[in-house]
Formats: sequence, C-alpha cells, structure tokens
Amino acid sequence: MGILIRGGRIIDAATDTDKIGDIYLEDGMIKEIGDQLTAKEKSDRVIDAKGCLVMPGLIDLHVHFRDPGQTQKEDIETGSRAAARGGVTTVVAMPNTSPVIDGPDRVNYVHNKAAQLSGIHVLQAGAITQGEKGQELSDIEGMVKAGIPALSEDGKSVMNSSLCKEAMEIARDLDIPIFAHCEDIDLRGKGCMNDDENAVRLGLPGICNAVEDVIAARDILLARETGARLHLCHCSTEGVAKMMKMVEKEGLKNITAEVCPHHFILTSDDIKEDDPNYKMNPPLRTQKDVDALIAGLKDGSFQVISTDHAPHTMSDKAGSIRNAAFGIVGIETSFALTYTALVDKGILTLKQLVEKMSWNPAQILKSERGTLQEGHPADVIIADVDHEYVIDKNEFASKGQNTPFDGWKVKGKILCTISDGKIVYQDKL
Ligand SMILES: NC(=O)N[C@@H](CC(=O)O)C(=O)O
Ligand SMILES: [Zn+2]
Ligand SMILES: [Zn+2]
Repeated sequence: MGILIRGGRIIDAATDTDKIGDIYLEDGMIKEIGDQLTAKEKSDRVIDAKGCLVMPGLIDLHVHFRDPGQTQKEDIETGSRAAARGGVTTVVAMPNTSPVIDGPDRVNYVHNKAAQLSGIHVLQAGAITQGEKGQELSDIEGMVKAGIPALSEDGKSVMNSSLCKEAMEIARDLDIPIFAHCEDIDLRGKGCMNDDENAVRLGLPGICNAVEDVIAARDILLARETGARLHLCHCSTEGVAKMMKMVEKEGLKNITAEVCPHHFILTSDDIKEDDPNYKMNPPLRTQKDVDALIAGLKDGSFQVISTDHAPHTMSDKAGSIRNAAFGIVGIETSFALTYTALVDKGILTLKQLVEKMSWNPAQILKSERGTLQEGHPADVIIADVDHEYVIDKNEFASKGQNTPFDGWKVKGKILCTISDGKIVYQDKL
C-alpha cells in the first residue's frame, strides 16, 4: 500500500524546488514525483494537499528526551509523539540523561527502545567525557560503532581545553561531528538570566555574553587547528554571529552553527516578571543579539534551526528563575514559530526554512533524509501555513508544558507527518 499526496506545493532545498505537484510514497521510500500521478493500487491512501505545503520531514539536531532516568519529564514515546506533532521526523537526543549516555550499551538502550516505541528516527548522541564530568574521555570509538550521530557534552562544555582538543582529534579520525554547548561555567557562576537591566530589575544574577563567546571562540580555534567537524549548539549572542561570519569568510566548512526559535524571537525584555518559563541556557539576550542572529540566519552564517527541546516537570519550573531548572520545550512549536517570525515576515524564504530545518541538518548527519527526491526515504510533512491558531500547551504531546509561547497566535499548522512512508501524526485532513 502506498500513499499519494496530490496537488501540494512541494518545497525542497536540496533540489531548489518550489512547485505544485504530486508525490507517491511506497515501501518507505519516495517512489515518484510528478504531475497528475495516479494511485497504483486500490488500497493506496490518497491525500489531497491542495493549498498546503509538502516538505521533507524536519530534522531537529538538538532535543532532550530524558530517557534513561528522568522519564517524569519526557520519555522516548512522548518525545517522539511531540516531534511528529511538530513535523519532526528525525531528532538527535542529547546525552545528559541519568545516567549519562557515555558508552555503547547506553546508546543501544536508547536506539532499541526507540525502535520499539518511536515512529520517528531517534538518534542518540554520545557524551564526550565519562558521566559528563569533564575528567576522562568516554568510549568514543565504541559509541561510534554503536551508531551515534554526534558527540556532545550538552548541558555543559568540556572546560579542559586539552581534553577538548583530544576529543576533537578522535572525532576527526572517526568522522563524527561534535555538537558544542558553549558556556564557561566559572564565568557563569550563579547567573540565571542575561546580564542586563532586566536582571537588575528582577534582582537576579546575570550571565554575560562572554560566558558563551569565550568557549565558542576556543572551540572554533580548536576545530580550525584539528580539522574536526564542529557544530555550535543554541547560539544566542552577537559575538558568536560575528565569529560565524569570520568562519564563513575563512572558508572553514567543517564549522557550522544553529539557532533556536526562542533566541531569535524573544529578548530579556519579554521577561516581565520572575517566570521560570523564560529561563533557559543560554539565556534570552538583547535586541542587538537577536538582530545579529536573524541576519546570520538570513545570510547563511547560521546553517541550522534546532529547538533545544528541554522538557521539565512543573515543580522543576516552579518558584523563581533563580532556582528553577534551565530549559523550555520547543519541538511542537518550532515550525509555526519559525514560519511566523521569519518566513511570513519575509526574512527567510520557505526554501531557506526547509534548508535550515531539514537539508542542512541532514548534511551534518550525512543522512539521506531531509530532501524530497525519488529514491530517498519517505519522510514527508504536509502543512497549512495560512491556518492561524493559538499555541495551547495543554494540547502538547510532550510531558513538558514549560514554554513562554503559550497563548501566542501563530501561522503554520502541521497537518500530517510521515516517517519512512508511515503516517505518524495526522491533524484533520
Ligand atoms: N538548554 C537548557 O536550558 N537546558 C538543557 C541543557 C542544555 O541544552 O544546555 C536541559 O537539559 O534542560
Ligand atoms: Zn546546551
Ligand atoms: Zn540542550
């Protein structure tokens, strides 16, 4: 049985496509793309996509699914359902679980569980150091053999530059990218929001831009020296935007970077009161930073939009920003927020959105996905971008409801998500 998606506006970055057409999916693959295709079998499902966008499934390079150890916040099943609802068909799960994913057995645990419980592709990243303690390197080779797509110490930086360089050399030799969370932990100290007049207003300790910039600069220098593939996570500062421009100017193709919707949409001015739903790491910065991030997304010095989907329980997010957990959910709102803030406003084209949310992430993972081409896996989404709706955290499939975007009016509804040729999410169609 196949699926015929008829009459949608097909957007694909890899092939520079923006046209009305039909797509036929069979045996988990994209079989045919053309005009006026007909169903091949009586049992074929035919979806009328007239007036809708048809795009490759989104690839989110940065999520937290909290399994093992913190499944009260999220688990592989709920995280995957949330992903599918957000149009995401591939995720890279960060290893700051409990215990930390720092060896092949733990990588296998997640991949096996995902094979049973997830309709999408859950790729587990491996920690750089044992227990993310920053002391000794983990079994990187073993984890690469077990199929990790990337190494990351996310939640932290590897503060020891020598160890960090050693990891990059190994990563280079094994051809695995490093996804770097950039934060000088000593410089951050007790900081819990951006170091500016809003922190003063709320009486909270600040996190200055240099907390992120010094480690981003170090990691770029180390990647330049080692030739390792480096991908900077959740970039938030004007400084990093400038560094990525320099990286592009120098032609350092091994270095890429991502921005999350909250960092290109919100500033610390949006923190009207002491509300932990505005607390994340790195923090919401200033308009100057946001402008630089948006300019970098537009000119290509930031290649990827990811979410840093970081679900927490209500109690972890209760009380003051000072003591609450860092992080917000994002996987169910990233498409609509990005469409509304960047495409609808004419900053990015739809093709650029697909490039940053599907194709470029696929390149970083060296994956066949992220594109609509015959012979490629059938990861496809259908969206209605004229459909305006209000984000309601109570409708989330995620266990986490920690979002500052609850009640926001957005455009861009995911109507159907197909992963390996199977429908894994369906709104009304
Ligand atoms: N981003 C966050 O604020 N929190 C993340 C960790 C991280 O991505 O650094 C988490 O695990 O909750
Ligand atoms: Zn991080
Ligand atoms: Zn993260």
